[in-house]
Amino acid sequence: MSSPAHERPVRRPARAADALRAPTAADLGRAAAAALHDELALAPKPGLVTLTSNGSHDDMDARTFFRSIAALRRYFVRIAGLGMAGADFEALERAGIEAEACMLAATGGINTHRGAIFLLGLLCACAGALVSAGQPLTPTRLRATLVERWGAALRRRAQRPSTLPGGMAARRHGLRGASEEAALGFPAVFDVGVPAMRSALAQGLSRERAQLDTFFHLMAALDDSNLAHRGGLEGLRFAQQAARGFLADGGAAHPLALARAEALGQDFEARRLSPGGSADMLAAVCWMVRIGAVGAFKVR
Ligand SMILES: CC(C)(COP(=O)(O)OP(=O)(O)OC[C@H]1O[C@@H](n2cnc3c(N)ncnc32)[C@H](O[C@H]2O[C@H](COP(=O)(O)OP(=O)(O)OP(=O)(O)O)[C@@H](O)[C@H]2O)[C@@H]1O)[C@@H](O)C(=O)NCCC(=O)NCCS
Ligand SMILES: Nc1ncnc2[nH]cnc12
Repeated sequence: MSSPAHERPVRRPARAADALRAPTAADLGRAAAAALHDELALAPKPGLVTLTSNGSHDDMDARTFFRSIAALRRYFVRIAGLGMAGADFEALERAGIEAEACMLAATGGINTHRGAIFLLGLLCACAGALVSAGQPLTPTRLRATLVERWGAALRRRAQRPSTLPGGMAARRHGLRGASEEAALGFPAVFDVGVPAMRSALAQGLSRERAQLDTFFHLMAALDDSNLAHRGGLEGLRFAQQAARGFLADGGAAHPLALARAEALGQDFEARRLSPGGSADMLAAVCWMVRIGAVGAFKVR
């Protein structure tokens, strides 16, 4: 297997023309798989799986995630193509359900990326629709496309009671689950994650520090149904408060940020907390950086 995308040097377009051409479905889909690697490789990440820690999980590790990402590569390319072709929500949903089956087959039944299949899949479809319309890829246009093209279907979908642990926990506690977030145009991604990434890059933070700061902003704001599922409302509020405290103390720019994030990881693991939804949102923001919709990581 070739080295994961995050270990490969940032590729510059071979020719100036490449930098100007519209992205293909393959470009968009490959960026989604690479963004999932970005998220996995970020460490420390309280409660979550990294290359060196299983976080609060005893049923999955980095290898599980590598297998899942490899199994999802073609799906992200396919769903970007469906967006280019003007597919309706039902076609996207069928592709997403097939992708979930591929993920589960690759992981031995472990749910690594169900939320990412949904979130990043929809965003790839939005990007495909924008490319097809000759529109530039910006966060505002991505969100507008999501709401205009598939918002009504997502709102109808959000009415259906969830059968997932997170979705049921969200409903139990009166929180928004993934479907409702989508119907609102993923406010955490666009109103919190994108501005946080832009601010971190403008401050000159490194790629990893900018990702870490963005992750904590997302965890502070998101009603992450994974946290509610594993720790109830108390666990969700604990995690959100911990994220706010980390940011109030200087966030990822602080010299001791990594040690602080590591210490928080101990607390999260003691409570078996895992902010999987926030991780997916981080991957979505990393994807927007990779497709040039949001700033650019400093080349190391
Ligand atoms: C549309 C679905 C995602 C179902 O929607 P629903 O609202 O029922 O789902 P939720 O349970 O609320 O969320 C599903 C996953 O989405 C991530 N997530 C969590 N909170 C949010 C949020 N507020 N906004 C957006 N996304 C959110 C999260 O996914 C990540 O965590 C999972 C891994 O963590 P883990 O703790 O291991 O999870 P579990 O195994 O469930 O718990 P344990 O047993 O281990 O304790 C992993 O999925 C990450 O991605 C939520 O888990 C979707 O299921 C669906 O219906 N898909 C069909 C296809 C489709 O419609 N596609 C549309 C076009 S692409
Ligand atoms: N790195 C990670 N660890 C645990 N759950 C996740 N869901 C998405 N990314 C994850």
